[in-house]
Amino acid sequence: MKLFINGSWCSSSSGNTIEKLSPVTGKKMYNFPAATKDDVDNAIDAAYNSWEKWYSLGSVSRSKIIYKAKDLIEKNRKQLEDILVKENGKIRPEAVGEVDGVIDQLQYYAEFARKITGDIVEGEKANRKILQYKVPYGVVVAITPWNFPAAMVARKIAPALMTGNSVVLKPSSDTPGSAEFLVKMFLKAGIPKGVLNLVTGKGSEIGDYIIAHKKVSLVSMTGSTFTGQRIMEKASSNMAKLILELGGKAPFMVWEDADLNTALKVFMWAKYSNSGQSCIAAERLYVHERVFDKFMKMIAEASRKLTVGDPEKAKMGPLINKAALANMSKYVDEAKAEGGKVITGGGKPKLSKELKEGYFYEPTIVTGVSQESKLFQEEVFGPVIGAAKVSSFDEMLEKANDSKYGLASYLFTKDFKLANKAAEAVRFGELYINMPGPEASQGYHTGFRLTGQAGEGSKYGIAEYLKLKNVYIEY
Ligand SMILES: NC(=O)C1=CN([C@@H]2O[C@H](COP(=O)(O)OP(=O)(O)OC[C@H]3O[C@@H](n4cnc5c(N)ncnc54)[C@H](OP(=O)(O)O)[C@@H]3O)[C@@H](O)[C@H]2O)C=CC1
Ligand SMILES: O=C(O)[C@H](O)CO
Repeated sequence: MKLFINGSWCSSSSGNTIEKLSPVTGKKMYNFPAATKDDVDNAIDAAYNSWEKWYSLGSVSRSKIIYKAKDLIEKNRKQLEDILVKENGKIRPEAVGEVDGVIDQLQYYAEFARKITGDIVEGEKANRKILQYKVPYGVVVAITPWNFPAAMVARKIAPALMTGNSVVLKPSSDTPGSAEFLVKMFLKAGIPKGVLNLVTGKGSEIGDYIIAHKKVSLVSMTGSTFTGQRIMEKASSNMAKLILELGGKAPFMVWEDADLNTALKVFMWAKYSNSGQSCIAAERLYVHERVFDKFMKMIAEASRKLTVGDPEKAKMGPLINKAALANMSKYVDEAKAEGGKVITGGGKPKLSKELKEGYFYEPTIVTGVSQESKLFQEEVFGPVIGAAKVSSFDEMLEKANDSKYGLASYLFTKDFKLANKAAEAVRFGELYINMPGPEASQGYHTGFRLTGQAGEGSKYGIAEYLKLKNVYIEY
């Protein structure tokens, strides 16, 4: 693997590399460059020196490159799917779904050609006007996570490039391969040199330097709240605009009149897709006391039947790394220590010898833990969930809103009035009523509280990459 800086592939200037381990086998896959501060300077300088020319091409020319990259990804999609299965451990159908998401987002953003508008506002006098232009920020740093390592790259670089910004992409050190593949497709599509750059390396080592770089004007990051807060701190030195999509703790609310088969189907997706490693994953389960026992039985049986193992065959793959796997045992052990009852799962599945070292964990449901417990308050980010009974709709909403995060939420009820009451009352960026996610490209993916700030997707998401400039004229 190489860095991509100013139109050329290169190694780190120190020659140092980082090892990538397979989440499926725990064995080494490859080494990739550990960029130095000099490499970061070169990448940011290349982006800084290229964005104005890129902007001057106009939105139609820019969109043609994004369309071309989309076509190339579509033609070579099997390669990207294979990368996702291997480096993320994603099961094949979900890898296919993620590549569909990459293609959909590139299509969606390229369609903004000739649709970026400003305003003309009247001045105090008839011969005065205010021209409000939408202009690019300049250098955008895109910092992406490992859970949807290709879709998150597309969701950041497409709007950034479409609006005339240039990009320095720093992918997760758990999944650099999918970022490299996408950069190769944009290169083949004819992206001018310097407009898109790829820098790999540990965020803990080069992250602060990238964020605080004086030529960086916007940072778009998806990842943990902890890292998002650090980025906020470091970005204050150059006042970079921030788009931060951070932690989630989605409540999954099942009312007494819910269609339990629909709720079951969506639960199995919301809890176990991507092995539960999704910002919109169900992280807390609130079920009306009248249907609690029945629904627990349904989801426990379905969870036990979920095959875990080889991403080419199983219904659920591994967690991303050893630390994530250890986290699952930590949350389950703490819940049991608080008197929680594990009604299914709670350990590593028995797997064949080549998978024994993989980061696999059983689908796990725990009852009998409190609303204040870590299981209900912290982002678990894996196939583990706590379930609690509720006796009133107000209690269910109150518990749902009792979270430091506020990204996605789910509600199952046939009562139109209650559904609208929840739509008004929930303090989450998204509420899915009687349906699964994920968020759509034309939806605005945003959250309350520690979930972050600004957002991605929809016409509001593309506007986040544009600065409004006001020109006063008198004639
Ligand atoms: N909202 C979401 O979709 C996601 C939420 N998460 C949450 O984050 C937790 C930890 O996951 P993890 O991957 O470690 O998330 P991180 O927030 O640590 O990593 C996300 C990205 O930020 C980079 N990064 C790390 N430190 C810095 C820094 N100081 N400055 C700039 N960039 C930095 C990482 O690089 P590097 O990989 O080199 O460290 C990676 O590219 C998960 O368990 C989950 O709770 C994680 C992923 C997605
Ligand atoms: O970041 C994520 O996990 C995605 O937005 C979920 O769809």
